[in-house]
Amino acid sequence: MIEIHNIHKSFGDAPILKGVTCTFETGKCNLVLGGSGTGKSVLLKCIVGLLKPDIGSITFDGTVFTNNKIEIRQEIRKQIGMLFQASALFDSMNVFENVEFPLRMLTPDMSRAERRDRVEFCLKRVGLEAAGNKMPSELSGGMKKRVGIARAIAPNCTYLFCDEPNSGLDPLTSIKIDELIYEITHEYNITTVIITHDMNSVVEIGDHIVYLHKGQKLWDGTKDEILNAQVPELKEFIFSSSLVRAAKRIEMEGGSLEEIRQEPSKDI
Ligand SMILES: Nc1ncnc2c1ncn2[C@@H]1O[C@H](COP(=O)(O)OP(=O)(O)OP(=O)(O)O)[C@@H](O)[C@H]1O
Repeated sequence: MIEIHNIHKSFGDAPILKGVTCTFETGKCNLVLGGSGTGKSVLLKCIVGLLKPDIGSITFDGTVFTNNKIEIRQEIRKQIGMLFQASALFDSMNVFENVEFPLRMLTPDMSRAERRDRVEFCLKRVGLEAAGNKMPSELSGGMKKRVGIARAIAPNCTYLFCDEPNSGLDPLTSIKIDELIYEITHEYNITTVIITHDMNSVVEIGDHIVYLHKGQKLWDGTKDEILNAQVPELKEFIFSSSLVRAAKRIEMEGGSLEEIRQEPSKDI
């Protein structure tokens, strides 16, 4: 579990995070939801140590991260896997080498054969066992995300942070990537934190959702609770999403999204 307590962060005289307190649960997909500019990425950077909060504390499974000794912070960092928004693969390395990279950095004692086994295992887990020799330029957006996920979990991460994993993907590929992150989280009991403003992800994989608005946490709960949340800003956010607008329109016309999903596709 990751515990965030009273985090404040300002840039100059602009306050961005204004006392955020929340927890991210073990073995669950924890979503940080909110509109543009609400401080989601700043919060994520504070948690992984890329930014230093002005006030507040962050604890990983009982060990304080903020302002702790460098060795303790480094130990926690080694347990963190990151999936970046644009995948951030190394263009000069093939898929195998990209996934192997964190193992070379973090586990220098691992033999070459052990590294190869681990990379092959991770590539298989994300469905890319045949892509090891490909270069990033030869991959689709969805495949790049899969490589990013394999690279993040290669060192057996305890915590996985995903910054807008669906950005730049079509809706079907987005669902597949969400499902993969969800399965991996539950399979390996990882504490996963996903930054998103995608309501599709909320309804598909939102085990625990933290809603941020203007640098403050206004609500948290599960995907089953969110539609009944009595927070005006969150309601406005939910009902402005294209998914919910489409469902409302279909309902007004006497149908349901689930019925449409079940219909066999028609030849055109
Ligand atoms: N290093 C920085 N220096 C100054 N201002 C910053 C810095 N990083 C972020 N900000 C500001 O903090 C605010 C919140 O940014 P953040 O990137 O966290 O938003 P977000 O909620 O992730 O939005 P989006 O969904 O659009 O990515 C923005 O106004 C941004 O300009």
